[in-house]
Amino acid sequence: MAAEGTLAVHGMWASPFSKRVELALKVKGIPYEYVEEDLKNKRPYFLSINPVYKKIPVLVHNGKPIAESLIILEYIEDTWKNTGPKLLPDDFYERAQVRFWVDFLHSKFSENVMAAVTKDGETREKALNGIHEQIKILDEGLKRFYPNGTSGITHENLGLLGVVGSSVLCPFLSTEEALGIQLIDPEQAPLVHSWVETLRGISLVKETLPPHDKLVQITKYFREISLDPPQKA
Ligand SMILES: N[C@@H](CCC(=O)N[C@@H](CS)C(=O)NCC(=O)O)C(=O)O
Repeated sequence: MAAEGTLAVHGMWASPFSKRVELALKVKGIPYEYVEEDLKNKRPYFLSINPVYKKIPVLVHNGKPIAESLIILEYIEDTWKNTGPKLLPDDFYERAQVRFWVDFLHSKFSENVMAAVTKDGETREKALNGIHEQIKILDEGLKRFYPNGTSGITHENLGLLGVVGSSVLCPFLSTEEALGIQLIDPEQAPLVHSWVETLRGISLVKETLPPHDKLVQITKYFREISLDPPQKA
């Protein structure tokens, strides 16, 4: 490790936000300790390392906490610049492009995915339409990064885009199975579809993602406890 000391990821097993931090550390080959936090019963130490948002993930490096997944990823790249594969390109314009699409992946999907996990058909339909729209936009956006397709992607050239893309899109398979819906249509978004297939095949991604069956189970559970659709008068 270039920057010596202790390193701990405080996360939650199903969270795409903590999974992307773990994946970035694994890609770079940086050893870390993983600490599962109980978000229903937050302990004083956890509240002391993220007193503002009180959310996972938090990375604690040599006793110093860093919160917010995208800020943590940048910290990892800055701190271990010369360790393992680079997560960002050298060219400043290319970096800005990667950051733009990382932010898109980070900010555009979680609300709609959460809204899709409901018994209310109308809410689910609206959320699904939103997801399909964003996937189509992403399909266009990815063309500049993968002009020759996605088959050459490995953990070595995964980059920040692949790390965040894996954390957001790979668990869609579990959501699709749990809810009996299709989030990524291979005809409407062929590049996103092949990107996700390729990402899923990378060993480090596979070993980092939440277990599929457990995710299917918890998604079904969330759907069951979601509010019943409003009764028509
Ligand atoms: N913007 C944050 C989002 C993190 C987040 O939403 N974490 C959730 C778990 S998936 C959390 O800690 N929730 C606990 C709470 O809101 O009390 C990031 O990117 O790190």
